[in-house]
Amino acid sequence: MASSVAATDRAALVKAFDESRAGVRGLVESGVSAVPEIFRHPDPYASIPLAPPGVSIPVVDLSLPSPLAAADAARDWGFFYVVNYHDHFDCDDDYPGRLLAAARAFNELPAHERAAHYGRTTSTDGMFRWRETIDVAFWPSSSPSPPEDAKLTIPACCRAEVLEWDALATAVARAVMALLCEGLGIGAGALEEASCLEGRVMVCQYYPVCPEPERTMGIVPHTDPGVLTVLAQDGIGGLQVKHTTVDGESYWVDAKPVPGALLINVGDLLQMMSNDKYKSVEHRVVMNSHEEARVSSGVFFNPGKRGVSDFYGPLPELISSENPPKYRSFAMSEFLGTFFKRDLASKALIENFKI
Ligand SMILES: O=C(O)CCC(=O)C(=O)O
Ligand SMILES: [Fe+2]
Repeated sequence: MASSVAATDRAALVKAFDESRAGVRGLVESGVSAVPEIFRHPDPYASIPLAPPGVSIPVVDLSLPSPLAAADAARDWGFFYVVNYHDHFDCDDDYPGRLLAAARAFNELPAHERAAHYGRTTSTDGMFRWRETIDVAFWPSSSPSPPEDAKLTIPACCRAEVLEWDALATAVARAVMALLCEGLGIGAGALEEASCLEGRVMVCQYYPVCPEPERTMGIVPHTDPGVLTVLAQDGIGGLQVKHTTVDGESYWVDAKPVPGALLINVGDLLQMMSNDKYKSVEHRVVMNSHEEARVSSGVFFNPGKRGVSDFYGPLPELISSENPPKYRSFAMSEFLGTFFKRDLASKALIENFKI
C-alpha cells in the first residue's frame, strides 16, 4: 500500500513538474531550497574514488604534426581535448564561447519564452537529472546540412551560433575521424565513407545551480552510444571521466575546463567498429556548487546510412585471423532499438553485440 501511495505522489510530482514547462530552472527561480524527491539519487557519489592530483585527460594539439596523438588518447582514455584548431578550421577565436553564451542566453529567457522548446528527458531508470536539455537541432541523416524547416525549430536567439557550431563540430569530427582511421592503419576517409558524419544530434545542456548538490547529478555515469562526440563546455566544470590505469585501478578524472578547447570522446559504435582498439568510457556530470549555472553543448555523430542493407560492426579492413571480430554486425534499427530499451547503465549496450 505504502509503495502505491508513494507511486501516486511521484506521478503527481512529475505531472506538476511537466505542466509547469519551466524545467529545473523554473524550480530554482521559484526558490526551492531542497532537491525535490524525483531528482534525488539514492547514493549519487558512491562507487570509485577521485583521481590523485596530476592525472589529467590528454590534449591533442591540432597545430602540431603528431599524427598518432589522437589515436593513442582514444585507445588509452577514450577522451581527449583538442586545442589550437582555430586556424586549422578558420574559425573565430571566440569559439566555442560565442555558442555557449548564446545557449546560456536562451536558457535564461523568461519561462514563458522557453516553454515552446521545453522537453524533459529521463532515462529508463526513471531518475530525473538536475539539468535542462534542448535538442537544438535534429535533421534527417540523409541531408548534409539542416533543411530550412529544421533550422526554424532552433530557438531564434541562438540559431546563428548553433548553425556555426554544427559546421565547426563537423569539421573537427572529420579531422579527428581521419586521425583515428590512420591510427587503425586504414584509409583516412573510412569512417566518413561509412556515413559517420551524417547522423548528427546536437544537445545544449544547462545545469542550474543546485541547492543540495550532494543529493543529485547532472548526468549519471554512461557511455555515449554513437561514433564520436564533440563537446564544448564553459568555465564552470563538473564533467568527470572514468579512467582505468594499466594496473586496473579506476578513478574519476575531472575534465577541467580549458579555454577554447573542445573535448572529443569515443562512443560505443566506434569501440565496436574499431574492434575494441578505441574505448568508449563512462563519464558523468556532478553538480557544481558555483553560483552560476553550467552550460555545455555536444554534437553526437552517428552513421547516417540506415537502410536495411547497411550493417555496422568491426570494420572489415581490420579483421584478420590474428584480429577476429569481437562483435557481430547489426543494422542501425537494431542498435537504436536496443539503445532505447536499455538502462543508461555503463556498457550495457555494447554487451548485446559481443560475439
Ligand atoms: O555536459 C557535459 O559535459 C556532458 C554531457 C554528456 O555526457 C552527454 O550529453 O552525453
Ligand atoms: Fe555523454
